[in-house]
Amino acid sequence: MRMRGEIVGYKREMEDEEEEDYNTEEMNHREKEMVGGGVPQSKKFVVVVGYALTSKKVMSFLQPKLEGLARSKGILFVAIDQNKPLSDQGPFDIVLHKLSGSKWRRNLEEYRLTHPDVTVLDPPDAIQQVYNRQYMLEDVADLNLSDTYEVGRGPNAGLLGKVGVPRQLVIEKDSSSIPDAVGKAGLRLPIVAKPLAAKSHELSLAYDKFSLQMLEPPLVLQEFINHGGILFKVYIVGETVKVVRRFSLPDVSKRELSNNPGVFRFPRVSCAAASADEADLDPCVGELPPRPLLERLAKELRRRSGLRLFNLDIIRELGTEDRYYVIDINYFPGYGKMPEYEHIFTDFLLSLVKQK
Ligand SMILES: O=P(O)(O)O[C@@H]1[C@@H](OP(=O)(O)O)[C@H](OP(=O)(O)O)[C@H](O)[C@H](OP(=O)(O)O)[C@H]1OP(=O)(O)O
Ligand SMILES: Nc1ncnc2c1ncn2[C@@H]1O[C@H](COP(=O)(O)OP(=O)(O)O)[C@@H](O)[C@H]1O
Ligand SMILES: [Mg+2]
Ligand SMILES: [Mg+2]
Repeated sequence: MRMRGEIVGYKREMEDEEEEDYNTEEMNHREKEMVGGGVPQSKKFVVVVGYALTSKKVMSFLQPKLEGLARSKGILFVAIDQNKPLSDQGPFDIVLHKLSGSKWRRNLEEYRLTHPDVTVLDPPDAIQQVYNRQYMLEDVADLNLSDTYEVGRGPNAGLLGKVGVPRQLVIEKDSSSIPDAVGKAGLRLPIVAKPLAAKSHELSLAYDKFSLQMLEPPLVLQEFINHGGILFKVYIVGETVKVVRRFSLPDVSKRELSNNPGVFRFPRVSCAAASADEADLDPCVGELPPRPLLERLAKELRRRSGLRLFNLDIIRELGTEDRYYVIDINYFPGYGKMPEYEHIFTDFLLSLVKQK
């Protein structure tokens, strides 16, 4: 948190808007709470959030409504120039980032080491784990959410359900080894093949193990789970959890499986998937996973992964009430599609500064 007037480079802009943006009861209350460890002070504050995002992300995330609400809460978003040392920019309270490239990563690492007081969302090492599909789901697999049991009493009580990951196999190279490897691992068909790098989104669905030889490693081969063609997108922003429904790949029947050997390629399934929140769905397919289950899962994953900004793609196995699979984890996903993200995100940013 910085006092107004200390912000090198932003001072004039803030002074111009002083009365309009900051003269509210709520702000005065918060200033007193935040400045000097609870000692009432009269000076204004502003939280400076530096962002290093692609232009696509800026368009979808940094929408005028978010920026407007942020300003009214004393949060200022400032673009970072990734080609200049981060230490020469700011000062920032928080750095939000989703950029690739080794030069940028070095810039960010150096900055983190020299600016321990700045909250970098999220730690680069934690992000790397979910950028590789070999390790992405490891924390979920390690969780002991594999048994159905009751949680708590009163309004929180509820059946949790089982959460796991589909059985999977990593193929580093040599596609000719695939049929053997699939046989040895006992992976059941159909099989989804995904690029090891999570930023690549082409997906293939194979109905027989020999066709998989046509694909180019490195790959993750995963058992395809029938789930009624609906997936649950669970967005996490710090401690807040929001879930929406999306259309997903349709089920594959035994008949289809035996009559259609081959591999079907999908250039980008998930991105094209429409919201299914308004669709008239069979309740066994459309019913949202129990809230206590999602809260618990999000909390555990936050703790294990060190990430605060991510989403999970979760499916429920067709014909079961409580068997869930996490199939994908995305760092800093498209929050623009999350209901009420403006309020949730700005409150989250303020909570980070308060914690300090
Ligand atoms: O662009 P959007 O809004 O569809 O967001 C993408 C995410 O969609 P979602 O929010 O889950 O619907 C998307 O999620 P999926 O992998 O499609 O489930 C990714 O997180 C994608 O990032 P990247 O290309 O993997 O770096 C995200 O792309 P970036 O916005 O980060 O480029
Ligand atoms: N194991 C699986 N079982 C059933 N459907 C799957 C499975 N894995 C992926 N899918 C389907 O493929 C889509 C894309 O896979 P996903 O792992 O989410 O990759 P991406 O990172 O490209 O979104 C999912 O949204 C879902 O519709
Ligand atoms: Mg996905
Ligand atoms: Mg993904």
